[in-house]
Amino acid sequence: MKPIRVGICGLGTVGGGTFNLLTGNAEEIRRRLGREIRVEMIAARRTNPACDTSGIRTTADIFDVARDPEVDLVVELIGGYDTARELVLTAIDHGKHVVTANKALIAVHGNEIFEAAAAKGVNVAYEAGVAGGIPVIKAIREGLAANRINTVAGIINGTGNFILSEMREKGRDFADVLAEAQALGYAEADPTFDVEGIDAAHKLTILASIAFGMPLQFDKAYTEGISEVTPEDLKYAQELGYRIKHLGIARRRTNGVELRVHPTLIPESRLIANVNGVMNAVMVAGDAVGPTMYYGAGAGAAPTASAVVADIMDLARSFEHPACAVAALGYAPGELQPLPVLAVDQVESAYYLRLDASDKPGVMTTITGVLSQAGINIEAILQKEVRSDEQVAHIIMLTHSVQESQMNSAITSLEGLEVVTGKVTRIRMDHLN
Ligand SMILES: NC(=O)C1=CN([C@@H]2O[C@H](COP(=O)(O)OP(=O)(O)OC[C@H]3O[C@@H](n4cnc5c(N)ncnc54)[C@H](O)[C@@H]3O)[C@@H](O)[C@H]2O)C=CC1
Ligand SMILES: N[C@@H](CC=O)C(=O)O
Ligand code: NA
Repeated sequence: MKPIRVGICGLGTVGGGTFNLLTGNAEEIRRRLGREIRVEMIAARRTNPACDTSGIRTTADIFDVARDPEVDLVVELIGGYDTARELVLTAIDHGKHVVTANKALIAVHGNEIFEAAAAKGVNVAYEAGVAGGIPVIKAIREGLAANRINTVAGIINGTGNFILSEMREKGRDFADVLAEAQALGYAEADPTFDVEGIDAAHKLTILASIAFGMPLQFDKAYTEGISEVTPEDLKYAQELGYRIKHLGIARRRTNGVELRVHPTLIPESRLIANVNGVMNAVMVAGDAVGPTMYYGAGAGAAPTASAVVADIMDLARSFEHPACAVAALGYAPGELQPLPVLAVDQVESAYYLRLDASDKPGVMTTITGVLSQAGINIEAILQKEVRSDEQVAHIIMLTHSVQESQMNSAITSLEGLEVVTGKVTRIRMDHLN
């Protein structure tokens, strides 16, 4: 059989990892696939010192790869929205299959890209885009295909999880850990995508679409980052038997779908609470299978390359039998349903609240009275003296589940109290049932 001829665009962390894996494990890959995968061409702005590309055609122009008649499959690893979109659409237009690790591209332009690919009879694969090396796209689209999926939730940003883990375990500074994540090649080109939850929202958008069979709706996802999570919150949560993780949660409800990314308190007994460092974990619950869990490295050159190369192999198999390829979002053409995404104030959850209050008699009664008047039950209270000279205490409360709109008005009332100083910190809780 003729080799599959691959063109790689972008030779950074993931591009370099992909090239090295394709060459380093070439024999293992050939034995599994029954044919060779050959790197036909590389487009890069600069050489990658970790890669020996001698003897391979190179160009500085990524569009050369998309148009080259000797390339069967284009691997897009440049990142970003606009140029990547143009590159992928050009490749499709030239009849090439595409593999990408670019979740931003898929979450925002995926509907258009998949339509163009279907019209041209080619496939676009993106396993590396969600939870790096964990084959979670394959698990949901294929392994769980018999299920009606109700929940997908997990840690889907390695950089953010690395930061929160290092802050909690070693007391390290946020900025210092982020700089290390960047040096290790985990972070996005713009790291605010990691710390503000945009990257996780891209991934959650994709997960929700393949889990529930709905078009990609990134603009409807609720996104909150980890930059406001303090060392105190990590410590108090732990004292109360919880961990704070940056979670993406997509849940089917009777009136629509929840699609939200935010810091979340999880009981420390849950598996996800114990996923640390750059590792990711995704829980998927289906009606037949029940809860399932997928764990592995969410970022980094080799783990991400593992998913890119598996996608190349999958698409290579479909060259012979195009009709057997799994649909891009896992549902047959015309079968996606436009499920409404619920506004975050319609979502119900329990809360962790932290506020600064005067350390005087009767203050606790005033504060709990406000919550009780708003119909919010308290599950646990912790009081920590922080500034004895000024008689200010941190009051930490865990509440029962309430609708977010109800909690918003209670927080406004709390912030209006004379005994409360500054803003109330609120972190949602989830038991991941
Ligand atoms: N780093 C990671 O752990 C993971 C990254 N990804 C995704 O993989 C993609 C690539 O990410 P990284 O490899 O980390 O980024 P990177 O910044 O290390 O590599 C991107 C490379 O593409 C090159 N490039 C960009 N635009 C170009 C153009 N117009 N022409 C030629 N070369 C161009 C850059 O010079 C750079 O070498 C992104 O979409 C990212 O979100 C996905 C999963 C994990
Ligand atoms: N920046 C991302 C890379 C993988 O998707 C992350 O940290 O998870
Ligand atoms: Na993956």
